[in-house]
Amino acid sequence: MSTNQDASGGPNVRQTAAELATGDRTDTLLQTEDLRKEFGGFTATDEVDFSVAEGELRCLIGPNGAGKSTLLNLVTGTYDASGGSIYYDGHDVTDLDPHQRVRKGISMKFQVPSVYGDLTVRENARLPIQRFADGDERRRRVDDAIEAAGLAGYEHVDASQLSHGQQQQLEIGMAAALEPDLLLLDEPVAGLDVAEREAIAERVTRLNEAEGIAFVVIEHDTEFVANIADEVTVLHNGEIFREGPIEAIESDPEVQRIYLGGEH
Ligand SMILES: Nc1ncnc2c1ncn2[C@@H]1O[C@H](COP(=O)(O)OP(=O)(O)OP(=O)(O)O)[C@@H](O)[C@H]1O
Repeated sequence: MSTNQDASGGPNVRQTAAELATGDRTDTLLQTEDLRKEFGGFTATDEVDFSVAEGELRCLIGPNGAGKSTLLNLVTGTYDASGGSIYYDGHDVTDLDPHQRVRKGISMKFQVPSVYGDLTVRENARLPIQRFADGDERRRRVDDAIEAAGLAGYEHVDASQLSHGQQQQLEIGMAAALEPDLLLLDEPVAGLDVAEREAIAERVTRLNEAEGIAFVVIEHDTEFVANIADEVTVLHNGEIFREGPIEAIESDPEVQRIYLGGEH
């Protein structure tokens, strides 16, 4: 069983599947129910009830192998669920293909940068929306993507000439160009220095506050988490271990034991 608790001590209000299935617009954007993924005989996520509100910025933390990437890959449809359901904006999306989920507003930036080094920043920024927009609309969205990436002035620079941090910024801009309601980021500041981390934090908070995009960010760096997150979910052994504000999570002795300065 999941030991899902609210570390703030307050009620953990969730909507039922029936409420979500009505299709009424609610302030819950994403909800998983009893979500499970097995690889062979190994259970990577189990009975996960994970929810994200509209416009929320939530971080996902936990030890290596806790199931964080698996959970995001289930939400995007990269992995098929072995059991349970995924509701997005009030609709059951469990059986939708990844591209159908993108059209519904779910976008993801993966851990490894996947920009094309021999294309310019502008050419890269155009790639994700090629099939979705043309003419003036495409130009506007490419401009917005470059602005969202914080790379104005770098339009005609080959991506291979950018720093690793700038490449991550470009990818966030490219994911934002799809104009998602939910953007999933898998370790966006791994391997970056302090200044680069701050640049990414600025991009993420700006998109969250100015565009209202909800985020789920997998991150090990608790300073970065504290800098950007409203709420934190801790995964452990494929289950939700704790949820709550970062201050409550950081001071929780059980979280410290399994993760912060502990086994991790
Ligand atoms: N495609 C796969 N095939 C087999 N096992 C997998 C696969 N993907 C993940 N796993 C296993 O599922 C478990 C959870 O992996 P996952 O990558 O989701 O963890 P994580 O919390 O993201 O870890 P990390 O912080 O190290 O990235 C691990 O034991 C991993 O080996």
